[in-house]
Amino acid sequence: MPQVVLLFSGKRKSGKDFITTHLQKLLGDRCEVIKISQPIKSHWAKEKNLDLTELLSDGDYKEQYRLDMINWSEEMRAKDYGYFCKIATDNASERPVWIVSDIRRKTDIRWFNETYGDLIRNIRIYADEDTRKNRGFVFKTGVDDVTSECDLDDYTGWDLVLDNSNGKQDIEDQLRSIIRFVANYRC
Ligand SMILES: Nc1ncnc2c1ncn2[C@@H]1O[C@H](COP(=O)(O)OP(=O)(O)OP(=O)(O)O)[C@@H](O)[C@H]1O
Repeated sequence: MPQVVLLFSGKRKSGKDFITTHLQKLLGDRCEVIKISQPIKSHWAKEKNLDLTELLSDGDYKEQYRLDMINWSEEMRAKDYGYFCKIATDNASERPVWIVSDIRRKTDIRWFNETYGDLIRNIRIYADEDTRKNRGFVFKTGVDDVTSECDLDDYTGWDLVLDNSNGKQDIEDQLRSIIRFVANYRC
């Protein structure tokens, strides 16, 4: 059982990977990074006999299967909204701090709350649209206007919101405010 579970979410190119990678470097082997999308991709690869490494990278191969994968994962979620959260956490190592780097839906947050209760800290990474565009964001119909990208737009129950726009908080400040959540644990 972890001692604290940090849930990270944010729009595309807001800086989720950037911040969680820095945090992981800081915490070293005291933390485990969990991605809910990992079991989706590995299940899909196994069932369809596809190359998992190719599917996990950002290339054409992933694009080719994206829609099928979305449809299949939506079907699974309709039966059990925590299905992928459960597999991802079942596969995670016993470490004091868990960093879940790709929270996308209210039902993801609901499942983590129901399962880990007080251990949860819910962190939103924000970046303004100009910043996101500078970082490579290009609006894609079917990606940026669907539930997986927009479901948390109107969510307000954050424990911490980080402004990762250009010229706002620097990474050290951001890490300091996250570390406050783990500082109470002896890890
Ligand atoms: N504070 C920052 N300072 C400098 N560069 C940054 C900062 N935040 C993010 N970046 C850069 O912006 C790009 C996008 O960031 P990142 O990949 O972390 O976004 P993301 O939210 O994980 O995006 P996606 O949802 O598309 O995977 C990366 O090249 C990253 O290095």
